[in-house]
Amino acid sequence: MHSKDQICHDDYQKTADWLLSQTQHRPKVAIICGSGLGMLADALKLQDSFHYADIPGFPQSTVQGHAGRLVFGELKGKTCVCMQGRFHMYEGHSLSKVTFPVRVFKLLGVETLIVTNAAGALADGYCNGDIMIIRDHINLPGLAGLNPLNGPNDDKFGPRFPPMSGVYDQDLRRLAKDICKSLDFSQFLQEGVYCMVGGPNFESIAEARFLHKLGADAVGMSTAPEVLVASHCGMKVFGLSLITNKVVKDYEDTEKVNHEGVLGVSKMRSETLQTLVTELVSRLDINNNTA
Ligand SMILES: O=P(O)(O)O[C@@H]1C[C@H](O)[C@@H](CO)O1
Ligand SMILES: Nc1nc2[nH]cnc2c(=O)[nH]1
Repeated sequence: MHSKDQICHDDYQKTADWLLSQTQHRPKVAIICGSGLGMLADALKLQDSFHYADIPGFPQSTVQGHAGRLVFGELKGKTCVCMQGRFHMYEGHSLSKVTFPVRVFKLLGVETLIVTNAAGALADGYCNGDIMIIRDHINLPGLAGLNPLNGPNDDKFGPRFPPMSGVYDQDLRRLAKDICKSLDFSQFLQEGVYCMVGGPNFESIAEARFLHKLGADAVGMSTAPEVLVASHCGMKVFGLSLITNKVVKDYEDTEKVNHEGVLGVSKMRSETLQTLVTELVSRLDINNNTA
C-alpha cells in the first residue's frame, strides 16, 4: 500500500536530474551538517549552491542553525556535496522526506556519506566540546516502527531486509582516529554509540538514565534515518557527534539544556570539526570527475 508520503524512484530521479543540469560537479562524497556545523560547507571551493526552496522536490529546513542550502564544490580537490542544514522528524517531515536527499545523492553518484550532528552526552567521561566518532547507533524511533524504509521496498536502491551491523565503516573510523592523533585532537576524541530519539524535547532524567543503561553514549534527534537509507543503498558511512551538553542524569542537578547552548558549543568547535572532516575527505581513495 502506498501512503500519501510514499516517494517513488522517479521523484528522486527528477531532483537528481535537475541538480545534474545545474552543476558540473559530480560528487562522490556527501556531507550532512548538524546543528551549528554548517560552516563546513563554506569551505568548499568552486561552489555551486542552491537554496532548498529552489530545488524541485526538496523539503524545507525550519531549524535555527540550519541554513537550508545544498552546496557543491571541492574540498582539498575532492568533489563534495554538502547539506547546510538537515531535516528532522520533529519538524513534521515524514521519514521519507527526512531521507529524501540521501537517495538523491545516490543517484548523483555519491559513494560515501559523512554525517555530523550535535548531541548530548550520556557517557560519564564525556565533556562539552568532545568529538565522538559514531561506532554504532540505537535507532529508537526505528525500533518502534518509525522507519524510512517502511512501505513497498524499492529494489533499485537496496534489499527489503538490510543488515545494520557494521554500518559505520571501520576503515574510515580508523582513518579518522589516525588523523586526530596527527592533529593532536586525541584529548577530546571519543568513540561511541549514538542514540536517536524523536525530540523536539530534550530528555527527562528518567529517560536519560534509561538510554544510558541501554548502552548509548550520546543522544540526539537525527542521523539514524539518513544512515539507514545510505547503508540500504550501498553507501559507505562515517559519522561524528559533537558533544554540546551533558544530559542531566541526576535529580540533584539543576542544569537545563537549551538549543542556544547547543549552538554555542557547536560554534566553538566547528573549526576543529571542519579540519577533521576536510582531512578525512582529502584522504579518501576517490577520483574526481565532472560533467
Ligand atoms: O541536526 P542535529 O542532530 O545536529 O540537531 C540537534 C538535535 C536537535 O535538532 C537540536 C537540538 O539542539 O540539535
Ligand atoms: N535529544 C537530544 N538532542 C540533543 N542535541 C544536542 N543536545 C541534545 C540532547 O541533550 N538531547
